[in-house]
Amino acid sequence: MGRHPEVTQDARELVELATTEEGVGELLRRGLDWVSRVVPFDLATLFLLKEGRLEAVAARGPLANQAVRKHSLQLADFPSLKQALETRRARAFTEEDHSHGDGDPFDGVLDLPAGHSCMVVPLCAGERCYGVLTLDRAQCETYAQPVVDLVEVYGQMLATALQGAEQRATAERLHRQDHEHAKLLESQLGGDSEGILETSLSPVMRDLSRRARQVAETDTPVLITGETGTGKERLARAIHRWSARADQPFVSLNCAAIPAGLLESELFGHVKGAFTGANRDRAGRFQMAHGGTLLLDEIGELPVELQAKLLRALQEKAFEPVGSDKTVRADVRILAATHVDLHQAIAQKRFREDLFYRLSVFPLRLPPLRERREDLPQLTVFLLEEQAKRTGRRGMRVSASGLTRLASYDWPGNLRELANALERATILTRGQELTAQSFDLPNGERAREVPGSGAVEETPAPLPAGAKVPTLAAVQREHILRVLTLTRGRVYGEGGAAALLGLKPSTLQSRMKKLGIERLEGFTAAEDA
Ligand SMILES: Nc1ncnc2c1ncn2[C@@H]1O[C@H](COP(=O)(O)OP(=O)(O)OP(=O)(O)O)[C@@H](O)[C@H]1O
Repeated sequence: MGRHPEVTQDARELVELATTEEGVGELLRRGLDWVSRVVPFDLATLFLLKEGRLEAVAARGPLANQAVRKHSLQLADFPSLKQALETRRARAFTEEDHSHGDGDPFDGVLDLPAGHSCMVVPLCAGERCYGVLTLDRAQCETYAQPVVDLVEVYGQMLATALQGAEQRATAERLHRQDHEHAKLLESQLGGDSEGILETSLSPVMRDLSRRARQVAETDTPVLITGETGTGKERLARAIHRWSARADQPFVSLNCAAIPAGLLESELFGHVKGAFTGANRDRAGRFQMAHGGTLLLDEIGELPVELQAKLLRALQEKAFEPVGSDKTVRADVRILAATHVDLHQAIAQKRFREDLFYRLSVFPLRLPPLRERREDLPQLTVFLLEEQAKRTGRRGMRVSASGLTRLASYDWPGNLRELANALERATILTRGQELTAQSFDLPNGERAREVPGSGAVEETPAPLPAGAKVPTLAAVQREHILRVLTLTRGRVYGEGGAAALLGLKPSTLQSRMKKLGIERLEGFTAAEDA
């Protein structure tokens, strides 16, 4: 091997090739270059195994021609090739071997002289065998064993590189499918994907949507707070869609989902060699979101060490990828979301105050579902429709008793918990109507006492000392109004307010009159009984 000073360098390159991003074509081309320097041949052919056939994919040497490059053979017809793959050992053959076993693999394609020598090298890595490399010489001199051993190692390296390329191609395909799936879902959801924000019956939600629309038009950072599952990410997407950046990317990063050590590179990217395994330059979320919007979800989980870098990126719209001293500029609108109290995190020195002020120029607090129960009827319609687009179970609806059951629960997991409860109930129900019995919500202390719901009656909390005692009429008025909101103003029929309150409709109407409840604002007196 002393005759080949480039060998070490070539071997090093080949190992590198096995872990980098080269395509299969480049891999094979460089691989054949390398083998031509360590072993003499008149024809080197790479065959890949496809459904029991070996198909030539590349050829090199004075005897290589179009016919060779298009050649393919049935593996079963060539025991010596089969054996090389089964034993995973390279082997040199003589004319003797061919005459006793299989014919020459190139019979009918090339006229190799009688007694020529050849070598078969399996390309196997891990569980897989990808094909074989064959080397042919017109001379009758058999390949020496040390050369065979060396080329065998070469075959293993090449197979490892092929395996890497195959895995990368699979990952890329899955990534593309994922992306297409997300786009499809988005287009199926159409313009309604904000969910009910602007049509909410809750004054708090309507005000929040109005302010969100206003701030969407600017580049001001927005801090969205709210309990888990209240729809923070959905609101962030809505702000992006309502903004002038709508046609640009919306990128999100959940700071709690990525290990702290990887967050800096995820956010700002890295350059090749920045750390072990960084085989190439990689853009971070900031660069990916260039021109668009970046949502930093669970911002409270961002390690303090990274907060200074984020602050600078926000102020100067510039940062350095990990391992690089070159400044990168990115024009990104930042939205941040959190369900933790950042003031407390600041007091505990887990969150920088300057970053907090930078991010919370425009705070938006999403109310928990229990503070907007009046939205339950239209939320269930919306969520069941969304669910139907995914599952195909169309026409599902929640009955009046079902709605009462939903309204009696406090929803600690908010909209996400509601969406899950609806999906679970749909799976367990044969027909199209979800009733109180369809929902397996925990009773316990969160359940409220609702007439006819079967929930355990609890002793109400005592009124605070000195509090003004509301009159019975005021309490009745408020309760009737609440139930009317739930039924969207409907008094009569199953699911109407009278049925829910356990009254005759005429009794309820006269009581409404007495209490000064005429019609419900926001409803078009929807009496469809
Ligand atoms: N305005 C809305 N209308 C209808 N459904 C909504 C709305 N907002 C959120 N949802 C539904 O509620 C669920 C939770 O939404 P999202 O992921 O946006 O909440 P989140 O507050 O970001 O949650 P987390 O705090 O866990 O990150 C999703 O299934 C979403 O479809």
